[in-house]
Amino acid sequence: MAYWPKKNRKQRPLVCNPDASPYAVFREVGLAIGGRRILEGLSLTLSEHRIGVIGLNGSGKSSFVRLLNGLRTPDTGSLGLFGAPGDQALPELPRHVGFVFQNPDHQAIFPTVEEEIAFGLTQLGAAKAESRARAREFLARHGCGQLAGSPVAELSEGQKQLICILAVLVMEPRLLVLDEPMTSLDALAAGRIRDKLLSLPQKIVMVSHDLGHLSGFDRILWLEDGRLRMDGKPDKVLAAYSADIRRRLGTEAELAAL
Ligand SMILES: Nc1ncnc2c1ncn2[C@@H]1O[C@H](COP(=O)(O)OP(=O)(O)OP(=O)(O)O)[C@@H](O)[C@H]1O
Repeated sequence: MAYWPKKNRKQRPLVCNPDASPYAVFREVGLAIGGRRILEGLSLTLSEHRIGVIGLNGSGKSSFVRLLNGLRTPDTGSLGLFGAPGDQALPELPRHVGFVFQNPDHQAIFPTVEEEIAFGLTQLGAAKAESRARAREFLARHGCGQLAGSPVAELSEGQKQLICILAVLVMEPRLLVLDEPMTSLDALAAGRIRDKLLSLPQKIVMVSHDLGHLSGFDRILWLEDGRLRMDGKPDKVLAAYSADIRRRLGTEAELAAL
């Protein structure tokens, strides 16, 4: 759940342009965690409607997408977000960037679905009763009206993830960042979430190990060892990535046979 600190609403002039295109500009961005280089030399601009991020475990995908909502900040290079320098944009990012985690249990914090959705609206300044009413209306609009009074803890994994996505969407962010949102879902639940995502007007950046979930995306970024290995249209990048995995498996099988 994004948190929009109330004190930031009035105290400083706003610097972000929510309609900026590109919405993110990376110039030689690097990130170190605990003295270890995690991302290095990333130069790219992001403007497409739907961008997928792929790469092997530990390649830096989660760290990369966390730069977009300020959960991580670069330690080298420069990052511009929504037309402003990243450090200045930071306080406004919760308003413009919705972040959905892999595990809904790490995101949902309220007892009921309605409260989970209403929280975002109160963060945006709506009164409590109005937030609850708007939350119910929003849930109904997204085909989840029957879940309003349900305890979040009692939902299926697919329902929980859908509610987490709706809890972010109710705040009307310009950009939705999702870090492997379908990992624990069965094919039907994952398909429903994917269809929902493809129907949204929001810009989307999504990390996925399941390449099938990225069909219909406009652009794919392939990260390897913290660097951009390939960047382009899904047909080219996904084919090259799959071929690379087959090549690695082939090499491993040959070595094992020696
Ligand atoms: N908080 C942290 N402290 C130390 N190292 C970290 C931390 N977060 C990430 N790393 C390291 O950064 C590297 C990249 O991690 P990251 O989670 O960004 O990769 P990923 O591509 O998302 O991996 P996966 O596909 O397994 O989720 C990994 O080697 C990881 O161990």
